[in-house]
Amino acid sequence: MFSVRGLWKVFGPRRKAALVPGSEHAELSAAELRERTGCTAAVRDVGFDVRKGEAFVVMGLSGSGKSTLVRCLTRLIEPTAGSLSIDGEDVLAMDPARLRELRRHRASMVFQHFGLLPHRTVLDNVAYGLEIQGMGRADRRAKAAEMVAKVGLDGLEDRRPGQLSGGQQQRVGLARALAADPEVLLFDEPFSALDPLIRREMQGEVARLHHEEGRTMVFITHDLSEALRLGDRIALMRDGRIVQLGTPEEIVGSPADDYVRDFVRDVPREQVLTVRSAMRPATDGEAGRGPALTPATTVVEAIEAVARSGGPARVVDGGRCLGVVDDAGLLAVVAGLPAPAGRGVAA
Ligand SMILES: Nc1ncnc2c1ncn2[C@@H]1O[C@H](COP(=O)(O)OP(=O)(O)OP(=O)(O)O)[C@@H](O)[C@H]1O
Repeated sequence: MFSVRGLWKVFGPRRKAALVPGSEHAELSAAELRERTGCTAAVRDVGFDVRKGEAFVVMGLSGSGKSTLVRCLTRLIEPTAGSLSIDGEDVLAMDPARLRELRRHRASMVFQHFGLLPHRTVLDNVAYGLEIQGMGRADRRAKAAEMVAKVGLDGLEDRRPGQLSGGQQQRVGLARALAADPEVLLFDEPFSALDPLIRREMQGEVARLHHEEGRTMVFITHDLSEALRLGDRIALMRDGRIVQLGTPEEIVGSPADDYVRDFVRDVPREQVLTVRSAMRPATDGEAGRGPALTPATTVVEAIEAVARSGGPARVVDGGRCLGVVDDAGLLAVVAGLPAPAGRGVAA
């Protein structure tokens, strides 16, 4: 869907900023670069693809460049260097009209501060994007009502944003983004202002919409548990670079460096890693015995199955036994031990 290569965003005087990518300054730390050139490199030589239908999470601490990167995708921020395409079309070559169309129809953004119009009702807020698109009043109200129902706000159509809770306001923002029926939804820390319970509820809502509709999503967060919960793949950023890009299991199970290892240290591994990380080849007879688990089964679920059956469980995919998991292999994952020889074969 999105294809990004060698992308840079350097803030600062335009001519100076343009000189940074590819120069001897490109490798300087943020502080040194600022000192020597007066520029801030917010995104540095980033490359990745967002696949159709995937939930792609951009994660990192405050200031790591997440918002800048995602804003570059629709040129809300103009990249300094690199290439960028959506569905094969060069985004950097788009003229203003085509860019407007990209932002209105193809890639809708859901912001942390909901950006609702205070004097309009819920229904009219949701219909707003359609109004901009030029859709007639009856059609847009019908479409908006459908989206309001989809995000669970039935009955609140006539309220104004001030009469809603934070979670409900964010649902309005979500419904408004969905109403445009975009190919991709871009979320910029949409839930960080919400209290933890409502936040979890909204994460569930987004996960549900994602699974039901298979819509492509790019989701920014600084919250690791949110990233692990929602992401098919996660790009972990540090100082403007992507330090690791992988599935939650890859990031937690095989951190690329000490920074990532430290980042994921407190994650309950057994809830993220699957039986692939704990599996060993089946010995004679084992391939036909014991409970059968799919490769996507988490270690915590497998522990329950093994405890119940009292013996190893098989990992089965399309009728084929990929291997077995036993208590030793599962415990090794919980303890964070490296996989013993022969284990974790398909991880
Ligand atoms: N308009 C700007 N001019 C100069 N520097 C900027 C500008 N916008 C962002 N920056 C800098 O770029 C870096 C990355 O900022 P960005 O907002 O992308 O980070 P972030 O990871 O989204 O952070 P947060 O989680 O706090 O929103 C920071 O050092 C920030 O100070």
